[in-house]
Amino acid sequence: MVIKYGGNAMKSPELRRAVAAEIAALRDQYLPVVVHGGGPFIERELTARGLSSEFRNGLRVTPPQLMDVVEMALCALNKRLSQEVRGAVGLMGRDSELLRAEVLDPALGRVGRVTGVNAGLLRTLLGAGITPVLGCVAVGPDGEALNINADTAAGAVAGALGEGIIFLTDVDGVYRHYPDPESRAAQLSRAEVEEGIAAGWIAGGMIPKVRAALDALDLGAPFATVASGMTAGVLAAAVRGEAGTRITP
Ligand SMILES: Nc1ncnc2c1ncn2[C@@H]1O[C@H](COP(=O)(O)OP(=O)(O)O)[C@@H](O)[C@H]1O
Ligand SMILES: CC(=O)N[C@@H](CCC(=O)OP(=O)(O)O)C(=O)O
Repeated sequence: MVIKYGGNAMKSPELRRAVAAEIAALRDQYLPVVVHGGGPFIERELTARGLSSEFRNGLRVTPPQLMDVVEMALCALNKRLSQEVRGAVGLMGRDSELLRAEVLDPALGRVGRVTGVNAGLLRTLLGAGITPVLGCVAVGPDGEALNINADTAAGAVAGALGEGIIFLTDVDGVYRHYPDPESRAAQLSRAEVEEGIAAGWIAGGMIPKVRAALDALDLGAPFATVASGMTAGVLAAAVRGEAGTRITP
């Protein structure tokens, strides 16, 4: 299964250690692949350099000089995460063309649209008992880096592997009345997701998550769930359908 680990749910080392232990515990039953983001870590690196960025439709506008900082921040985080998860190997999407992409829209700079996943290499690693931890920087046709939203990257990996996906974030799932956790939807159909986006109750960073979930389901992923990476035992519960919001076709 694919676990998308979002930057907002990895702010403290304690949280990361708890999630890392849960991922390692899954290895007895499942073959986990971790795809991670790291928005807050990118922000910190940009700020330290006196740089800033803007988002359009949830995507960071990434001119080439910002791309260098994004890649550096995500590479450093990738090493930290892969060392925290027992039996993991950290890789970026650029390694062995694990993630191939093309420029999505020149107006967004080095932001990519995924065109291919090296699923063979991921399966080889899984077959050898290794847990791949994958950072969301892809290789473009020119061999240079492209910045991929981590939800999109994770959805593409789940689709390519035909595996289920759990998006770990900083809320318990998709709320019908954000920010009221009591309003968490246990399940949402495609039609409900589209209605939520159109009506505005699914907004901001939740939009790429639900869209990536639907894309993964379209490509054959057996399930796609959004759940909290801040709650103990969440992965096992989400697999059983007892935590988070399951997106259904
Ligand atoms: N309907 C909703 N239910 C829950 N969260 C929502 C909803 N609409 C928007 N959000 C926002 O989406 C955020 C999660 O996305 P994001 O910040 O991109 O997280 P991550 O770093 O894990 O990818 C939540 O913290 C919340 O602010
Ligand atoms: C194109 C684009 O927006 N890329 C994201 C990649 C990181 C990410 O998605 O991190 P989270 O999962 O923590 O949000 C960015 O630059 O922030």
